[in-house]
Amino acid sequence: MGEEAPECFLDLKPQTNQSFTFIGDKIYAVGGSEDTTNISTSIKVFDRLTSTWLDLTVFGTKLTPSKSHEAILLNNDRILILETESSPDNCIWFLEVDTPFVKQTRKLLGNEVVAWSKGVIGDGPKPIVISGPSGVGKGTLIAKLMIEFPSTFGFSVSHTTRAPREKELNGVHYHFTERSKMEKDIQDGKFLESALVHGNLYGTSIEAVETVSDDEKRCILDIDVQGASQVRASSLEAIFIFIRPPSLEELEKRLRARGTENEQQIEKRLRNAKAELARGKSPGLFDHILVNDDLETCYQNLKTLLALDEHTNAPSQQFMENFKIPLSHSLSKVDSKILIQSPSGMFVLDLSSLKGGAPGRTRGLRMYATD
Ligand SMILES: Nc1ncnc2c1ncn2[C@@H]1O[C@H](COP(=O)(O)OP(=O)(O)OP(=O)(O)O)[C@@H](O)[C@H]1O
Ligand SMILES: Nc1nc2c(ncn2[C@@H]2O[C@H](COP(=O)(O)O)[C@@H](O)[C@H]2O)c(=O)[nH]1
Repeated sequence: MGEEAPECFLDLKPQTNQSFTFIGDKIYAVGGSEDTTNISTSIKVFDRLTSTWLDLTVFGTKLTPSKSHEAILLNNDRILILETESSPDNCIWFLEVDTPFVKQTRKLLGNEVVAWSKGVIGDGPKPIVISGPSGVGKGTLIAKLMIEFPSTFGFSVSHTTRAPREKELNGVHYHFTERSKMEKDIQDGKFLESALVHGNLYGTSIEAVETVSDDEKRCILDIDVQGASQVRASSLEAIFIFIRPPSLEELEKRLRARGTENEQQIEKRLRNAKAELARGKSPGLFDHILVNDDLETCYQNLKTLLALDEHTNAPSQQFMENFKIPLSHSLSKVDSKILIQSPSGMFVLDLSSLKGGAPGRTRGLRMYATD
């Protein structure tokens, strides 16, 4: 339901599969291509007050190209883009134009900002954030989960500016990176969180988390408390677990026995551990605190609480396999529901429980067939 181009657009060559959405003084132009088989993924914003195209920064996972699309304005802060003939996990997109994330980023950059977010049917399992001081056993516990449940859990591979340890592989344990490159990527909004930890920069890219979710696995993040509190403040709904050592003496023993840091680094990590243990008790930050004394007991406790928290709300596999918005269809919007009428029947896309959003995914969508 994109709108026709305004008069000031008449000097522009009309484009195939381009939608125009009017919000206040701005016009959002999505797509448009000379190639009739694919819309381009371009997005432009026209300011009607100054009659100019605005300088635009686009965040988020970019829309996939498709044959055609429909644009529907929601609450004046985001545009729903429905792609026809696309696979079910690729047909629902949101262009955020005035959501809290966009407002905040616009203020930070000082120019016009929009952000893409891919729509996900159902809630999906919540990612798990695991924090705790260096040497407490986070990596050991996560490795056990990944070995026992390889198709359930996926690890969010962080970026870091620290040097690789002997057996660490780039892209597996970390993305080892240059500081200037990482700082630029943080500035460009590619990171969900980042922090200076024990003298090096660490961060979780949006892509690291979404790669795991796109694989339909439950994402595990191993990050420090500063990162955990940034994720808590973000749109990512996660479960936050803090791992404590039985004592500082035992923590020191484990760090020394691991043998991956020199004396100076060990002392720095132990000094930081005291502050981290205090921050681990911050009200509202962590949902669960586990003490890693005996490894097996702690692992069993971790598994128990993960099973308790797990829930999904995805439609049946069969529904998802068969669902596609055909080229021939009609759309209407009733409250928070989008009704899609097609030769094969009527479908309802229920947007009443949206969660998350740019720069990650928009979850909580419900989709069902109706008579
Ligand atoms: N419950 C436990 N009892 C004894 N040793 C343990 C226990 N849990 C982990 N360890 C050992 O402690 C050392 C540190 O564990 P690990 O590397 O998993 O810590 P970490 O929290 O991931 O540290 P970092 O934050 O620095 O990455 C390892 O040598 C590991 O084998
Ligand atoms: N805020 C973040 N902290 C991270 C991330 N990845 C790892 N970490 C934390 O850093 C320390 C040290 O790790 P090490 O591998 O050098 O021993 C540890 O507490 C990790 O949890 C991240 O992406 N963001």
